[in-house]
Amino acid sequence: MKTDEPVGAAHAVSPTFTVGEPLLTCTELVIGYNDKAMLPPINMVIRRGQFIAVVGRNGSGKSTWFKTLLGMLEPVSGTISRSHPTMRSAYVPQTSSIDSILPLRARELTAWGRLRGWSFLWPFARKSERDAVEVALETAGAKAIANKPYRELSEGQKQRTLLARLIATEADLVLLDEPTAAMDAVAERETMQRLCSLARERGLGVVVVCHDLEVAAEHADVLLFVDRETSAFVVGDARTVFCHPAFRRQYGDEYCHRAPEGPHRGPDAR
Ligand SMILES: Nc1ncnc2c1ncn2[C@@H]1O[C@H](COP(=O)(O)OP(=O)(O)OP(=O)(O)O)[C@@H](O)[C@H]1O
Repeated sequence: MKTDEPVGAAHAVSPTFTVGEPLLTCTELVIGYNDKAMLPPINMVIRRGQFIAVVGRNGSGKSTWFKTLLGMLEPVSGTISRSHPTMRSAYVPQTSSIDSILPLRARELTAWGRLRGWSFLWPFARKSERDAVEVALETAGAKAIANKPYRELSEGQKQRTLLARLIATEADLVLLDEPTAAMDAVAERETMQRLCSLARERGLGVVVVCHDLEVAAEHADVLLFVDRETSAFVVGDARTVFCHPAFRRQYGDEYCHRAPEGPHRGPDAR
């Protein structure tokens, strides 16, 4: 499988896109380490304009699936195909994966999202690049912290900076591993709302690991529940996932009883 680097170089998102167009297709994809399957074969398509929230207990395989999609880990078997060769993906890891001694300001780390080849030597040389970085900072709600050293930021502020860097990449498909884990409740909802907008208005495919089940159900179009114990990989609306026997076994019946009827289209759905 051809792989992209975790955070891709800048490229323009096509100004015209078709919501629902496939971006990435997993066919009989088996993930795991050392040739040992972690979950049953995965068959699913990630589409433009779709906001998918991935839920599941610790150690269930969520990050492993992400790493496999990104080409950082070879699949045990099966295939991952991109809709077109220029399709780019970008990744926000958990903040603990970023070196906290980096001597960079938040603005510079955001600019890294647009680096290509040797451009890291002069990341702010072109006005168009500077503008794109400012837009990314603004969109991520990170403008106020842009001049602060990354290592001095709170964990929630670091997550905003990483979100800005992700937006700066202008990728087609973005994968975020617990991007709101260190945020307060207001910042978490704002961030999920921003990710909704990226999916709807820019036609990105957005996949987010989220441990807050209510926030996930409130914002995502599709939920994906992963569970190693019962070998479950369940994709569907909140009701389908929350009422699945494997989910109920892990989280109890309460979420099923409160799950909204029918497919969910996020907080601003009409
Ligand atoms: N490099 C590795 N080699 C072998 N096993 C690994 C490796 N990295 C992780 N694992 C195991 O794979 C399993 C799934 O880990 P993964 O990080 O995908 O879970 P997760 O669902 O993302 O968990 P969390 O919610 O805690 O982030 C865990 O049991 C973990 O110990």
